[in-house]
Amino acid sequence: MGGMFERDLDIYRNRDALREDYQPDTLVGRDEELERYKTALQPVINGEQPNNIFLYGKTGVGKTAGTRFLLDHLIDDAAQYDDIKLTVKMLNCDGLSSSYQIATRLVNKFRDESNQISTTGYPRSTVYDMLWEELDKCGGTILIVLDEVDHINDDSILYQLPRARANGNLSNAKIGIIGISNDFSFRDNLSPKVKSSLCEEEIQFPAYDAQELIQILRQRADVAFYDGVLTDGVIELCAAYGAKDAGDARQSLDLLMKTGDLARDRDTKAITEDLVRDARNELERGRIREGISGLTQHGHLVLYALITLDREGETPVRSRDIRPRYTNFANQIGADPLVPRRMRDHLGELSMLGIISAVERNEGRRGGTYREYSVDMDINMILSALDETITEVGVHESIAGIFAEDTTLERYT
Ligand SMILES: Nc1ncnc2c1ncn2[C@@H]1O[C@H](COP(=O)(O)OP(=O)(O)OP(=O)(O)O)[C@@H](O)[C@H]1O
Repeated sequence: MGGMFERDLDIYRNRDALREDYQPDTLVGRDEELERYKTALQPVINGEQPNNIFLYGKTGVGKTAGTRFLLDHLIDDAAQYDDIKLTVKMLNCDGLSSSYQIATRLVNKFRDESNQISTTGYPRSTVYDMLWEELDKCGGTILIVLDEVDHINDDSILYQLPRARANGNLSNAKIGIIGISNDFSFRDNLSPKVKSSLCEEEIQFPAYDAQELIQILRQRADVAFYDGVLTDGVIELCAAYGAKDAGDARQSLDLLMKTGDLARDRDTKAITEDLVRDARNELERGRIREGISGLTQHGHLVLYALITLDREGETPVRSRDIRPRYTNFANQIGADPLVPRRMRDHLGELSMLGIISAVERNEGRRGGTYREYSVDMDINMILSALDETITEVGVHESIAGIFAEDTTLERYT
């Protein structure tokens, strides 16, 4: 005792249970979707040609967890039948952008360590031939899970794999593809021939509502925290924030973990709702800072312009009315202002990051649509993330009050 580090025994029984990679024994709040998913997988147990399944839904709604859960059961249950040989290979396509890369990774998944192929240098058709060979050698029923399938830029492999048998490339193996994506436009942009085979069965995972998030958080909290650490309302509050933000289980679990960490840092023995609010603030701050720091200089200028208009009560505002202020700011630091279209791209990016919001409006009866922008986040948080830009451009009078005590900053003129 008395060392620099001491084990803490107050808050967490098993903090890892709040982490993303923890696999709970059962999945809660996803009954309907899992029932459909199970039905789509049923042909495997019947020894039939498997369906190709396409899962889609926003991030953190249990697509991967649900897939792991069902496939674990499927593998166990298939083992009961002598006439079924089931092989499941999961591949995350993040970082793999071409069919070629996917195909080489798949070949290697079927080969042992000593026999791996190089991931570059072969003609594509050679790699495909190797793949058919491996698949046929393996034989039986093979399910290939392509997580984050939208990262693949060309759809050759998505066309070839489901049709390998029909095209005479396979004689033994029965292949089923499970594609997982959180990009809604991916499905719509697939060519019709790929769509019809890859998306034989489509299952959408909707965002979680607060009740479902409560179930998910309770399940993990029971494992993660010592009894009596969480006061009433803490789980409910985390779930309410989660449902309001994106209905994303991962984000809600992160919030609960951040809350637990704060309790630990502050040496308190109980976790209260106040602590949840503090934790949320810190996470938001981090998220905004990260989002903003990833933007280009013009992104910063556009955001700064919008903030000052918001402070003047001018929001929601159209991009053409943001433009003069943005142009001024750009001139102020000697940067060439972007053309309106490019400036609008930045507004689009900012709203995708959730820092600002955009609302579509109709222009009279004959007119087209346009967008109005406003600020969605706590202004002080954004300003603190923009401090470099503000230093360069100068402090605009609309925010001078906020910076009154900070004498290190130049006034914008
Ligand atoms: N119904 C659930 N019950 C218990 N835990 C869940 C449930 N849904 C999601 N989780 C947990 O939330 C986290 C994120 O879920 P998952 O990875 O399945 O999301 P996803 O939909 O695949 O998201 P992404 O598209 O970002 O990969 C994981 O830690 C997972 O265990």
